[in-house]
Amino acid sequence: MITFSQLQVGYQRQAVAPEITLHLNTGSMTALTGANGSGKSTLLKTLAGLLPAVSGRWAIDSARAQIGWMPQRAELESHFPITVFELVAMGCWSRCGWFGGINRAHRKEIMACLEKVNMADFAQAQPGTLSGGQLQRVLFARLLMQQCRVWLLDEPFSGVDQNTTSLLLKILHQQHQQGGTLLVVLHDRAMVAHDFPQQLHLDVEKARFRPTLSVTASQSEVIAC
Ligand SMILES: Nc1ncnc2c1ncn2[C@@H]1O[C@H](COP(=O)(O)OP(=O)(O)OP(=O)(O)O)[C@@H](O)[C@H]1O
Repeated sequence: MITFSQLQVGYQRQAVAPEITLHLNTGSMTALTGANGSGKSTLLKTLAGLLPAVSGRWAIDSARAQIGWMPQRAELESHFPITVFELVAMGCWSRCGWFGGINRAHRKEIMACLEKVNMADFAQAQPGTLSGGQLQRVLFARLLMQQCRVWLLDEPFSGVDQNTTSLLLKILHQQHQQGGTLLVVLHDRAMVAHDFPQQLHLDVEKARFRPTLSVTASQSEVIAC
């Protein structure tokens, strides 16, 4: 479960999003929506442990190593001199240490994750030579390798074509079916309504109201606010 208690997120003690008090159940799949600048990325970075809260509290009932965070594409550095295989191998550092601890079973697992996103043929390529959609598939392979229970994903489908979006969405649904907790920043309303059982909406215009968590798709009932 992810719990927010009067949480305000921001920078240098200045809040950039409305106060949040609610909880997301373990195994829930939530779209995090809101206008540009409403604080979605800041909220994910806070949950990922990269920023301190401005005020209030949050808690995730998973160990730090069980939380997988994928930043927006613009924040990624893809020009490190490593291969795609090594990038995906980074996903298992908490289980096997850095590269020295990777055994044959881990190598098989890394290749299986790359196959799952149709990127096995690119194992020896440099991430900097991949297209945006190919790099996104590789980052999903790394996420699978991490075996995290909580996924915090920041606009994972931005700039990604329909085929890759379908493939990556399938992986999200599988993770959800296996009991994972997902919080995913999205701007695509149709996808939110069709693929995400619930939506957490940050509304900067209504900062004095609490952000709402609502059921999407067939129901419109507000279940917590
Ligand atoms: N490092 C930073 N220092 C200070 N302010 C920042 C920093 N990064 C972002 N901000 C500000 O925080 C606010 C929220 O930014 P954030 O990136 O969380 O919004 P967002 O909802 O993810 O937007 P988008 O949909 O455009 O990605 C914005 O006003 C932004 O200018």
